[in-house]
Amino acid sequence: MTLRQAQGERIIGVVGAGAWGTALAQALASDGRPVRLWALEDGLAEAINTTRRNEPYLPSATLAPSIEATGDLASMADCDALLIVTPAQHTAATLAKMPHFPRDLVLCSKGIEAGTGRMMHDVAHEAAPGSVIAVLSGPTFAHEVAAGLPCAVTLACGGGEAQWERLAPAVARPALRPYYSDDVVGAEVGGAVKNVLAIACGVVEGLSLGQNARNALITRGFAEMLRFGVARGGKAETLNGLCGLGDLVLTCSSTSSRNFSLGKALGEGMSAAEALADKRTVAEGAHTAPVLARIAANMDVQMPIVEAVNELLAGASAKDVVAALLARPLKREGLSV
Ligand SMILES: NC(=O)C1=CN([C@@H]2O[C@H](COP(=O)(O)OP(=O)(O)OC[C@H]3O[C@@H](n4cnc5c(N)ncnc54)[C@H](O)[C@@H]3O)[C@@H](O)[C@H]2O)C=CC1
Ligand SMILES: O=C(CO)COP(=O)(O)O
Repeated sequence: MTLRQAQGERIIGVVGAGAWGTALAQALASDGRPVRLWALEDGLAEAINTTRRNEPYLPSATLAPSIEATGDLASMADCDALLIVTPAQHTAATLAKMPHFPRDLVLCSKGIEAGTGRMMHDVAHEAAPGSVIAVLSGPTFAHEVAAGLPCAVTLACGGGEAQWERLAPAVARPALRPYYSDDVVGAEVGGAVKNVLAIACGVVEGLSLGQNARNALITRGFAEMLRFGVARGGKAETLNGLCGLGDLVLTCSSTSSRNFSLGKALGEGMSAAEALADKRTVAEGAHTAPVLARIAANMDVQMPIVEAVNELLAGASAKDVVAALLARPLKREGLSV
């Protein structure tokens, strides 16, 4: 415990200094409160502390003085709450290296673990069974949040209103507005599924299929998200909110999204292997699509757009995949089929 903690100040820790972890740290430190930020890469924490910049991941931002970066994961355990912002495929291994955990863990990554099919709250619960899990998710491009532009997120608290009372003051800032939910599953499904659908919308852009097609895809994609989310035990109400529909519309409409840009490259004719090669940054949808398609098939939940993205990533041509989607049998509009 630091002297400031002994005097009653809460220190929030952010695990993962990619674009989103760094932007969250910046937002939380915007009023001078202390934030500890863990960076994986050798020398990155030191560079952040000396230059106040995170060149590799968020070069646009000059970071607040109250952000203290560290390369020592063990030192994060003393924080009063932790935001976990490692890519979904690395979250389990990162948490396994932590000696202990604070009471509140807030999961901010958007994805499903490829090998196991675990959602991030399953991963966190296994690593930290004594902690209470929350999920922070919504339409939030990192560079905008880091620039102090306003945004709103779902803060889904597995610990219900008691956890919300602890976390809301720790997370809310004038430009960062959390909304309460108790639906951890719904919040996680929204973030994970929208990344896959953003790839599909990028393909539409890359093939120049027009705005009508993109909005048809967003709407039918949302039906898939709802169907899957509700089947997994999430609430439709949650998916209608910031972490579902809100994030879907954002990510499916902008080349600021890595997932949308990946899809656009595929639509323009690049192979998945080429489009994913040498990427420092993460397009979570590429990892989520195969495991999501598998889980949905096992649950008998229809997700034809997700399946199409999965086929595309496995090497099918964008034109063939679009033609197959358009040739599906005509049916009543709705969620059940
Ligand atoms: N960038 C954004 O605007 C937003 C991203 N997210 C989510 O946040 C999560 C993190 O994404 P970004 O911060 O954008 O990442 P990024 O793409 O900017 O950076 C990649 C991150 O992966 C980390 N990494 C690479 N190998 C690792 C390993 N073996 N173990 C642990 N960490 C490793 C790097 O240290 C770096 O922090 C993702 O799940 C993403 O979907 C959520 C909201 C907004
Ligand atoms: O999740 C995001 C915005 O809410 C960021 O999307 P990308 O990971 O596709 O860039």
